Amino acid sequence: MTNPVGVQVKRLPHGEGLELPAYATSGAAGMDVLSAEDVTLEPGMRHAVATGLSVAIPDGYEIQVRPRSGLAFKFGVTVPNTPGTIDSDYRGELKVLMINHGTDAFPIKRGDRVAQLVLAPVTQAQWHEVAELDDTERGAGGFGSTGR
Ligand SMILES: O=c1ccn([C@H]2C[C@H](O)[C@@H](COP(=O)(O)OP(=O)(O)OP(=O)(O)O)O2)c(=O)[nH]1
Repeated sequence: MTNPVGVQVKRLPHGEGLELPAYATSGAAGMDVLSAEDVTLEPGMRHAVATGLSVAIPDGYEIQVRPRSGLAFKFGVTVPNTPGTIDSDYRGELKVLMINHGTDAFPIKRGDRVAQLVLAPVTQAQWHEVAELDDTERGAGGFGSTGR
């Protein structure tokens, strides 16, 4: 990928010795991020998995935390708040919220790839309050108004 955007990353003490999140292939959109802890997700259980990392994302960007499709497909283990939002001004530990929708306990070992991080541009909106909105073909139709 040409012109990658620089993102500051700091290893926390419990993140020492772990690889930084990395792109598995040259065209990958997401960097696989590793767990910094051992934890077992029992069926139905949620957990905020430690990564041992904190970041400073440049203004105008966010990091999205997305599931790995293999874990979701094979084990029902996914990210309940996908895409998780890491704000550019957040300096706490980056955590990966995970849930086990499967029927078996799912052990996570320190160093396992639990999710992927996607750096994405953000545009902030500025409200312009008006009394009336313009007419459109759709109007107020939604939630299946065009049929199946
Ligand atoms: O999967 C996630 C989601 C969020 N965060 C961190 C970074 C983010 O910048 C911060 C706040 O996230 P969010 O805005 O989603 O949380 P909230 O529920 O709205 O709480 P807050 O009041 O702290 O904003 O928590 C994570 O580490 N992992």
